[in-house]
Order: sequence, then structure tokens, then C-alpha cells
Amino acid sequence: MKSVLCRAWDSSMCRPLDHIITGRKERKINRRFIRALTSVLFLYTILGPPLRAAICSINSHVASCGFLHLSPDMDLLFLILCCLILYYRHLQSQETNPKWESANIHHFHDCATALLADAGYSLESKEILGQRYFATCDPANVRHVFTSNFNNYPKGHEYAEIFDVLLGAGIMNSDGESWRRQRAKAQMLMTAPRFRAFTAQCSRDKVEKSLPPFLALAADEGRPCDLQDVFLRLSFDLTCTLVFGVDTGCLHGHWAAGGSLHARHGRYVGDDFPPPRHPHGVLETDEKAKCWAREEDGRTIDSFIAEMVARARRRADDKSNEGAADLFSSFLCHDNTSDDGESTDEFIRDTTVNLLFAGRDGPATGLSWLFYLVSKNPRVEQKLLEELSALVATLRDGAGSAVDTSGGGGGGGMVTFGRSEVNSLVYLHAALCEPLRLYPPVPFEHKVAAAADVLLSGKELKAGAKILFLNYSMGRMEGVWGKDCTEFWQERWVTKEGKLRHEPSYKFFSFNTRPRTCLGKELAFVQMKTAAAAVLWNFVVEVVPGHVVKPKLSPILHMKNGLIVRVHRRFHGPQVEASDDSPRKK
Ligand code: HEM
Repeated sequence: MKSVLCRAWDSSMCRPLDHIITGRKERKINRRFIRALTSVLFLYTILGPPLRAAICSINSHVASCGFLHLSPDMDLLFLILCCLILYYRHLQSQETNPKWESANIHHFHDCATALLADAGYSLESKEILGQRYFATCDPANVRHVFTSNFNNYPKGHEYAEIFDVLLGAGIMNSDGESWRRQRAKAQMLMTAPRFRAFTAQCSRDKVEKSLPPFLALAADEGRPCDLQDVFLRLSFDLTCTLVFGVDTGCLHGHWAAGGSLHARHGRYVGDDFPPPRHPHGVLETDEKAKCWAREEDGRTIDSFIAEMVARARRRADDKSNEGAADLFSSFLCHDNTSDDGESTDEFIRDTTVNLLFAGRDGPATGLSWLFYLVSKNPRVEQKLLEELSALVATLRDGAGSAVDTSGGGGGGGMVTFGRSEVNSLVYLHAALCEPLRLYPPVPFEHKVAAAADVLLSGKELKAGAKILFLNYSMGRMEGVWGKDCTEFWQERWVTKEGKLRHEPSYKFFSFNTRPRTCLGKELAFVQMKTAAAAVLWNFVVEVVPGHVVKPKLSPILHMKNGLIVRVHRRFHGPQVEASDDSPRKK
């Protein structure tokens, strides 16, 4: 991976997503057609009278020679002919761009979903990403490409080049042997029981320390807040704790918006995607400024990681690290070598950036869409509160002592939940699956066929063919999820016996599928459930009237305008005494 200092924003980086996002080429065609038509009319107005005069003079000349007369209205005929030719060429250009022109920046996901539903889940287009793509949301194709014939479908060089600046040679941006080694190492560290316990403990501690206090302050001051930003800060702090053992403290009662490490990280990893082009190119001033700011963000993140790595190494050297369960400390205890057998700072940097990227955005995005959907579905909120209420009552009976920890008391009185409680919350788990289905944090995946192949649908792919998997669309296909596919219906995830219903991962594709399935899935659910239960139980969340919520087009499905809400403390009856792993009063 290039160092941040010498990284140049290659203009090709922006090209692919520019096209898919804006449908710019198609709009250009429409504009070109209108411009040509206007030019013809303009020329007709200017040149019409002299043309008519010329025809008259020709007529008088040919009359003397005994030839046929030209009508003076011939100019009108020319005009009509020109228009017909232009219209024909316009129709032709439309044929080669099968309707992706409507897939503009504001409606890309929904337009693509409608097109794929019409086409029977898959279609080929020359104009997605500025080149020929086979776009699909068919679970059978997912299964074939991601599982059955996995080795034939790497992410590809182009993908690696686009994300090189962000992810380097880290696990999320590698294929083949390099990916296999990194995956084995990361899997070993992330599935260790010690790390799992550490994850659960950190999630609860962080939520308890930061989330209710921040929201309580917002509630008491009566000011609106951006819940998406709150969740992103929470996830960033938590991920840094899990990766480096350091809480970055981005979620506090008050902060300097935009100046924090979290904001820099967000901009750097692609909240503003596609990244601006090279600053030395022909650019608008604001684009150049963005570009420089982004390089500055990259330098800040690089030095933050370098500092974290140096600290962890010092701790390891002087043995004060013993017992530390964060990923980086565990990594140092194991073999910390790169693919070619060398331990390199660059490799460590890429690995940690990948983990920060993976860990921050997924849970925060899932939580944001959950609260947006819950605010629109009071039925769901009621059901979730009933589940939490039953849990609290069980614990109260078990403990045999009820204490008043109601949120309304002047002394805080917030309640948070531990791992064993959130594990038992089936409806909350089911409710979280719905936003992950309808608004998957990773809305598309990209693959390339290494060798020619035939998909189960019968589609023949040549070697080098590019495939785009549209996860957002898959969650909204009637044939896959039923007639109510666009509705929030958490019951679809619960069996008659009240257990969680398993859906195969090639159908519920939000966490990818084997063998490249997300390594943080379990961790993410613990984190999301801990945070969601604390917010639901302690607060009423209302989206500010008039605030427009819509998905942003970026590699992560953030909300374009954030989620601006007002929160109010929620009042409950008597609750429970806190025990170590039971609802904890603050
Ligand atoms: C709701 C939360 C999350 C969602 C929806 C999610 C989704 C995904 C998806 C779709 C991929 C495949 C990406 C690709 O190959 O292009 C992935 C990979 C990965 N995720 Fe997550 N993720 C979430 C949370 C996390 C967390 C909290 C971590 C831990 C820090 C994590 C760690 C990883 C890693 C290491 C990979 C790479 C796996 C590989 O390539 O073999 N994820 N995740």
C-alpha cells in the first residue's frame, strides 16, 4: 500500500462509482439531445429566410432550364428530417443503456431494485460502473459465486485498486493466498473465548458509560441530536477498544463536531465516496480543498495507528500487557508477520485499518436504520418494550428485590443490560435483522469470473466478466422474502416456538456468506443489542418532523442526512437491583 504522503488520487478511482451513482452518461445523452434540437431550431430561425430566398432563386433558375420546381417549404422538410434523425439516434442510445438513466444519485438503489424485479433478478448492462456488468440479486447466483465456485470468483484487480488507498493489502481488499492467511489469523484471534468475553464486557461498559449519559443530556436540554453520528462515535470508540485496548472517547456529552478523530476517520474511509480526484488535475476549488483535507485525514489516522502500535509494543516489551485481551495485544503475542514472512508496520497498519473500517460502520448503520424503522412502527416498539419488560420482571423476581431506578428520577436512574440478558432477547434480535435485510450496511458486492463459467440460472459468463451483487435489492424481492418484503415484520425471524428462525446466508446476505462470511457478526449483534436495549428501555426516540431520511450512495449504506431525533426519558415502574450480569442501574 502506498504511504499516505505519496498517495495520489488517481482519477480512475472515482470513475466506476461515479457512473453507477449518477448515471451521468445517460443524463449527458438526454442533455445532448435537447441541445441538438435547440441548435436545429436556432439555425432554422437564423438561416430559414436566406434558405427560402436561395430556393426561390434556384426555382427561377431551374424554371428557365425546364427542370422541376423546388417548393419554398423544403426548408421545413429539412428541419423535420433533421429532427427525425436526431430522435432515431436518441432512441438508439437509449437501447444500449437499458434504463439505468433513471438510476441517478437520489434513487439508485430503488431504481435498480425495480429493474431487477422486472428482469427476474438479473440483467446485463453496459452502463453500470461505466462498463459491462452482470447485475444480480438472485440468491442462487450468490450461492454459486460466493460458495460453490468460490475460487473462480476473486474480488479482482480493479476492486483492489479502487480500495487500495483506503484498505491497502488488508483482509477486506485481498484475494487468494494472502486473504486465506489473513483470514486464518483474524479468525483465530476473534473467535477466542477470551476475546468474546472481552467484547461483551467492553460493549456493556462503553454503552453504560457513554450512551445513556449522552442521550440524557440531550433529553434534558431538549436539543435534537443526530443519532447516526452518536452510533458511529460509539462504534468507533468500541472498535478502538477492541482492537487497541484504548477508548478514544469520541462519544462524550459535548464535543467539537467534525474535529474529532472519529470524523476524520469517517471522511477518510469513505463517508464521502467517491473520493475527489487528484488535486493537481483540472478541478473545482472545493474539490481540491476536499482532496487535501482527505489527505490530511489520512495522515491523522496513520499517525494515530502508529502511536497505538508503538504503545502496545512498549506494553508488550515491559510485560505490562500481560492479560490484555484486545486484538492487537493478542496479535503481538502470536506471529505478527506479513505474507512474505516479514513483520512490517505497513502490514499491521493495513490490518488495523481494515478492522476499524469493518467494526465502526456495520453496527452503527444497523442501529441507525433500526431506530428509524422503529420510529415508524409503534407496533414494533411496543413489542420490544414488552420483551424488555418481561426480562426486567424476571430478573426482579429472581433477585427478590425491586428498587426504583425509574428513568425519571433526578439521579440518572438509567438501566443497561449485560451479555446474557441481550442473548435472551429474541424479538430484539429479530428486529435487528429487519433493518439489516432492508438496508444492508454493505449494499453491493463485486466479483470477477477468473475463468468462463455458467451460473445456475443458465447465464454464461466469459473469463473476466464482472458481476455486481445488489444486496439492497435482494432484501426487497417478493420471490425471496414474500409479499410483505418491503415491510418491517420482525415476526418473519421468529418460529412458532418463539426461537430465532435461521435463514441461509446466501438469502440473508448482509454479512456475506461462507467462506468469506463476516468475522464480526456475533460481536456486532452483541454490540447492537446492548446499545439498542439501553436506548429503547431508557428513552423515547422521535425523528424530528420534516427530517428527510434517505440512503447515501457510498460503500456503506449510511443515511445521507443523518438521523435527527429528539429523545425523551422514558418512565417505568419499579425495577431491579443491579447484579454483575443483570440490568445495571447507573
Ligand atoms: C452489522 C454489522 C456488520 C455487518 C452488516 C458486516 C458485514 C460484512 C460484510 C458484508 C463483509 C464482506 C465484505 C466484503 O467481502 O466485501 C464483512 C467482512 C468482514 N467483517 Fe463485517 N460486518 C459487520 C460488523 C463487523 C464487525 C463489528 C467486525 C469486527 C471488527 C467485522 C469484521 C469483518 C471482517 C474482519 C471481515 C472480512 C472477512 C473476510 O474478508 O474474510 N464486521 N462484514
